[in-house]
Amino acid sequence: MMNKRSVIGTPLSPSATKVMLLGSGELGKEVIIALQRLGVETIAVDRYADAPGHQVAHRAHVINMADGQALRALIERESPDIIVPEIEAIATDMLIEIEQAGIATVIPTARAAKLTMNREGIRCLAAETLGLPTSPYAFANSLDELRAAIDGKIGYPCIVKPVMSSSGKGQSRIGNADEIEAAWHYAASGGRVNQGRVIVEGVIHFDYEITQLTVRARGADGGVKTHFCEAIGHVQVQGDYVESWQPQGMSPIALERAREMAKKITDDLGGLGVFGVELFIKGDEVWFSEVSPRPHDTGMVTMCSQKQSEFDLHARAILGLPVDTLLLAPGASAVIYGQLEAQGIAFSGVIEALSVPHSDLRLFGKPGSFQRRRMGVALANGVNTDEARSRAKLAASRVMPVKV
Ligand SMILES: Nc1ncnc2c1ncn2[C@@H]1O[C@H](COP(=O)(O)OP(=O)(O)OP(=O)(O)O)[C@@H](O)[C@H]1O
Ligand SMILES: NCC(=O)N[C@@H]1O[C@H](COP(=O)([O-])[O-])[C@@H](O)[C@H]1O
Ligand SMILES: [Mg+2]
Repeated sequence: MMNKRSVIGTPLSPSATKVMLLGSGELGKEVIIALQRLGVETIAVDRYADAPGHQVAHRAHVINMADGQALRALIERESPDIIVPEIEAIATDMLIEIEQAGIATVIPTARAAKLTMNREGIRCLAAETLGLPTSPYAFANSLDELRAAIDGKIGYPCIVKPVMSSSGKGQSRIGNADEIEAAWHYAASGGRVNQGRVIVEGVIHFDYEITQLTVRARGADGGVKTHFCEAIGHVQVQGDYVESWQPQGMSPIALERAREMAKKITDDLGGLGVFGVELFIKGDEVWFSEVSPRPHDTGMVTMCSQKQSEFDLHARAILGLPVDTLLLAPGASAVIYGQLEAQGIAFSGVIEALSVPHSDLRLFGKPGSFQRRRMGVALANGVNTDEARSRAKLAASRVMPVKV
């Protein structure tokens, strides 16, 4: 019998190479498309029907991915070769069992999925075990503990976040003691899984922030090698990215430190695939913020700026194939929000948006829209990132969500 991991089979046949995505939003959708192009059989899983990735995969399933038993039953039924966590809120203890039992390979590893699902796991690893510089931080289980942590250690301004959340959900920046109670309640309601536990971080007054996309992939000799993409700069509003661009200019020392930190944390997490290492930069100083063991939302810009997008890179790396992080041209992305609350909305202004020179569009096809739900992204190239950014923003501003 052939070693199944060294070949790619035919989808929907006994030889198929099967990959299951746990989470099938806009990022998973693009990973699935990249895998499909390589002849991989794809299985998309999410918490609701008709998620973006469901619409392009060979099969789609709706389950509560935080329910370990339901997750295991589906994995046993589908028997994927590779499992790709695409969101944080998954029963990661079950992924550890699946990995230990040799049922499937978890990307990058089940331990990485578990550590990064919870801000406490990854922050303690980065700051305490690996000694990476981070913002000052403390954890709290109650409003009183939160007050004590801020008064005794962190000070103002500070940022309160649920330990389990992403895209800024449940996150508030506070400037004085009167705002603590509202931040506590907002965190408790905004987490993807309500843990009743928060992290409070001192604010880093950075010049700019970046995502250092880092790829662990096999080289020709079979060994794992680390590859870096050009730095991605981005702007966040209420903890959610609204604009990103590549490359972000950095001082040589800051770039070297950023990559050293990215290497240290991704070496520890291990496995194969793309990681989005989030870093804050001030002059030559660099702080580690967090890391996604998967493609990053700010990395959507690579769909227009790189030869292989972060999704192509993830697909190749997890299959054990070689990768190329070459930048082709300066690029930018700008987010299109739902802006209205309705099911099955339409988008007007697409002709006008795509009339912007060197622009492109991704509409994710999410079945339901709400004010701050990310529904699409405009992409654009330019002679430099300033030009790319203004084109991407112009294209995004021309797309208007409408009720039909
Ligand atoms: N300690 C901090 N100092 C300064 N800015 C911060 C700090 N923590 C968070 N921010 C700002 O808020 C943004 C979102 O924070 P963070 O990445 O922790 O949230 P998240 O919910 O995990 O978002 P995502 O899932 O999109 O990465 C950061 O990119 C940064 O702009
Ligand atoms: N910062 C993480 C991130 O951007 N994740 C992306 O957003 C989707 C959830 O969107 P939704 O909340 O609109 O369903 C996730 O499935 C993933 O693709
Ligand atoms: Mg982040």
